[in-house]
Amino acid sequence: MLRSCTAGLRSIWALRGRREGAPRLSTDLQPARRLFSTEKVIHKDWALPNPSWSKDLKLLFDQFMKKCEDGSWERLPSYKRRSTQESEDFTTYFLDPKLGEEERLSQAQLFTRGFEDGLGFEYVIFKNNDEKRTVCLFQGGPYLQGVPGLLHGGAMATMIDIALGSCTGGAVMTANLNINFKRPVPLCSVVVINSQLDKLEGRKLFLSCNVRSVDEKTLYSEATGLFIKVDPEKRST
Ligand SMILES: CCCCCCCCCC(=O)SCCNC(=O)CCNC(=O)[C@H](O)C(C)(C)COP(=O)(O)OP(=O)(O)OC[C@H]1O[C@@H](n2cnc3c(N)ncnc32)[C@H](O)[C@@H]1OP(=O)(O)O
Repeated sequence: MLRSCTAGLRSIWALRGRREGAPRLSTDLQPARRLFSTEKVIHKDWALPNPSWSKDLKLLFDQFMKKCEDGSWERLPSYKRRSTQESEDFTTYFLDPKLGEEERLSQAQLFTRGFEDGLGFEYVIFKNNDEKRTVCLFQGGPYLQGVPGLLHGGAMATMIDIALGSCTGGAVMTANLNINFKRPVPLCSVVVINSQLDKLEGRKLFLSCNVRSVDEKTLYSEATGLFIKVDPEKRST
């Protein structure tokens, strides 16, 4: 497993610097130019195959894209930044304009999308709106190592949070996340996170998920989450 991971790394590094959308920023660039270059990266949809994707990930991706053809499933695009509307929902709730937060956050981006192709979080989420569930296909790269050769539990928790959050829609915050790690996940392997909305109670959304191997034989983790819809009348700061 580690050997194939090393081979994967070699091809990943060979690709560095020439993949589409890779930021090629140098410190001598003027701020305006720097912002312009970054824009291209921000608007790229990262939930699409790239050369670092394993055979397993590509195969599952193709299977789910087929399911999208009749409209029962949809692939969720993934950007480094949230849409303007989504950002506004959170900004008005959490940020104090007096503190100059807007300027500080101009470079902010979703940290799961901050790695070079294949080194960190490679994932795509498919949603079935009628069944209120999502399937997240996740390949955790070599920079997400915890115990040697294994995926860090925090990286798994991050993906679980995102997978559960993808079942909610709208502006929500994670209030509680409870994870049982049952088996360690091999680094660079592909796992499938099946998430569902179990109950909606006012602003509270109760969700659950399981994380399995591609052949479904190994149950890696089970988790539940409580997400709260942000109350526009409230400010948290
Ligand atoms: C497709 C891509 C998707 C991307 C998804 C990305 C997911 C990323 C999500 C995150 O990482 S969010 C960051 C981590 N979470 C936080 O920082 C949240 C910090 N906590 C808060 O900001 C507030 O506590 C929170 C917004 C969650 C709730 O505050 P509110 O003032 O809006 O709610 P309130 O305290 O009035 O509670 C509302 C209800 O929820 C219940 N509640 C709140 N927190 C709870 C909790 N922790 N456990 C159990 N119940 C809880 C509370 O008892 C109450 O129940 P009732 O309506 O029945 O009275």
